Amino acid sequence: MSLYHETAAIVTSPSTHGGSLKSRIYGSKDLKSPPAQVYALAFESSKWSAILKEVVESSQLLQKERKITPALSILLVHDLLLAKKGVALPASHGLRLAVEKHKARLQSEFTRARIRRKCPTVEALKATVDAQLGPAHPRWIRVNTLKSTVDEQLDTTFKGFEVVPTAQEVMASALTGKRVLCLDSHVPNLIAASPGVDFTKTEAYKSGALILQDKASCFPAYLLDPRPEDGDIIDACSAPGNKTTHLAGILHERGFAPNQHIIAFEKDKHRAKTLDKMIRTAGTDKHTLTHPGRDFLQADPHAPEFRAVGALLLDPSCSGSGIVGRDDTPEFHLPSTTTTTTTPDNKPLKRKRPAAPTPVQPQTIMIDDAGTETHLPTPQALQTRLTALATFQLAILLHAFAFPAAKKVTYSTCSIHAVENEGVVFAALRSDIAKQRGWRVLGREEQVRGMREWPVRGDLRDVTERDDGEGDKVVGGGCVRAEREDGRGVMGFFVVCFVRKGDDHHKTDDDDEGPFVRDGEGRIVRDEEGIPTVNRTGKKAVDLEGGLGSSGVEVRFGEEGGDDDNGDGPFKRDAEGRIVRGLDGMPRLKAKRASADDDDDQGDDGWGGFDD
Ligand SMILES: C[S@@+](CC[C@H](N)C(=O)[O-])C[C@H]1O[C@@H](n2cnc3c(N)ncnc32)[C@H](O)[C@@H]1O
Repeated sequence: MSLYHETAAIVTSPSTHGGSLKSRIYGSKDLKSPPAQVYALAFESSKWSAILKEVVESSQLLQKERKITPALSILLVHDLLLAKKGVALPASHGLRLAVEKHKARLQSEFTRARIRRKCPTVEALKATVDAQLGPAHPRWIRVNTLKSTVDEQLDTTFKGFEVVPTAQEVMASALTGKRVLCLDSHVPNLIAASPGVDFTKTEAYKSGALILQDKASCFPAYLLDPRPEDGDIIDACSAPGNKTTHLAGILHERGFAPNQHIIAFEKDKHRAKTLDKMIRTAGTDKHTLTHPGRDFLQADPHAPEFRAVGALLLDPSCSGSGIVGRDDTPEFHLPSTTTTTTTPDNKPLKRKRPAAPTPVQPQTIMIDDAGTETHLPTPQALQTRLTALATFQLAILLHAFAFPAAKKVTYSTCSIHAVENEGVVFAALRSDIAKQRGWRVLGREEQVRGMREWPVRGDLRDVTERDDGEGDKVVGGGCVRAEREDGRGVMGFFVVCFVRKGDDHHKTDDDDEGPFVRDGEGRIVRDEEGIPTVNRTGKKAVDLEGGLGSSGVEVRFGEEGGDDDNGDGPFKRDAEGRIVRGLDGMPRLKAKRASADDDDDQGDDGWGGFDD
């Protein structure tokens, strides 16, 4: 069967058979033609089919060529008039001959259709057709600070791009074909570039200096606001690694603390290989401890390896309902088969062909992490699936709440459904562990600047179990949403940050910089021995020369005002409740064999408190 017959069968198959256009093509075992070619022909022809339907009908192609079906007519006329190489069949093939015979007539009907739409050129008509697909999303590109800088990329990869002030102007460039970009005003090191440009061929992309990542997908790592003093950071559901590498990029700019790591879990071994490749390409492998094939829910929060985990990023599997560009194939319009023609004596004759198959209808599709789509035929089926996902997502969140030294946790999904988002947040806040450990939602006013200024917040309309009090408003304001159709050019997304009581480094703008003196770029300033200086007192954090108790030295552990000294921290204490420290001033961990004067034990597990 030819490419055209196979594609015609796909575009006219009933909508109940197997999900979106892409999944039906890539999931088909019977295709002889390359799936990518079938998809491109089906997608492009669908896009043009409203116009081509007019062309076919007014040229009476179907009446003149009986072996061409309505679906074949759209596909063949598309390639004849719009494909660079014309009809992809041998010159002597019957179908090709049948359509090429009518080229002049088809071409003139196409020109009429263009003029009816007031388009002076085919290019202008193309732009109109593309615009009907909905607003084009910008190409969101994150500059990986481990490998490059925004300035360097503007001078190289983006040389020749015009810098415009807003993402809306970047989206509008889809119609003009201009190459423009804008520097995002919410997420640092993020660029929005013209939609049509393919960056995957650039050296910067191949070397890991540029990472293609939707703006909303950059929110979790930025909102978590990882800092050297946070200790280790867990990324619980990491593949393919966009957020893992983003965490590393932020920490690289701030200066990783000695022995500070990102601990990346990924349950799926196959996807863990993709993660591995991504962190190596991005140059973050030396800062990342990966756990390929390891289930985060099976990790013991009290295990020594997680003792220093101060922050967790949770981006678990979800319905994928916010993802852009997977199930938005335009409708395939078929030309009418009923027409008025004439008998030999010039009397009008009505001819009828069998009714055309029903065009493919949009349907509810759920996309898993691997991109596999499941067709959910009824609202009940959708509800059942969402409830199962929300149960799993809540389990991940409550598990994260149990890590002893954890002070902040972000939870995110690329779902638009409240049951997976605000619903999980309220259920988590009602949990025993949240109440016992004092977990709360980080309010909007406490968030990093870009997230505080992002206007789209939580949507509580579909959350049933809440009391509508002031507290709920704070939670709603703390939740961050992104809407895929609101003109901001982002995917549908949700993120929230939980913090524990006593975690006060988020509280004021002064504290935004953390407890240590930083330079203009936010990096901790250290002396030649690598020792930072405490912001408020101006004293060195630890004086290795002078030893414990020398004047002018302040020994600090954990976050300023944190609750490590309040009874439930991970450190060993003496009979009077004071933290036991070694000669170097570092506190001793509870689970360790060592005593305060057993200096050697500092290196046993590579962590002796927050030494940065
Ligand atoms: C939405 S994707 C994560 C995307 C990733 N954070 C990124 O930005 O590139 C969810 C991932 O979590 C993994 N996953 C699901 N359940 C998990 C679990 N219990 N432990 C570890 N990984 C899990 C899935 O295999 C999938 O790769």
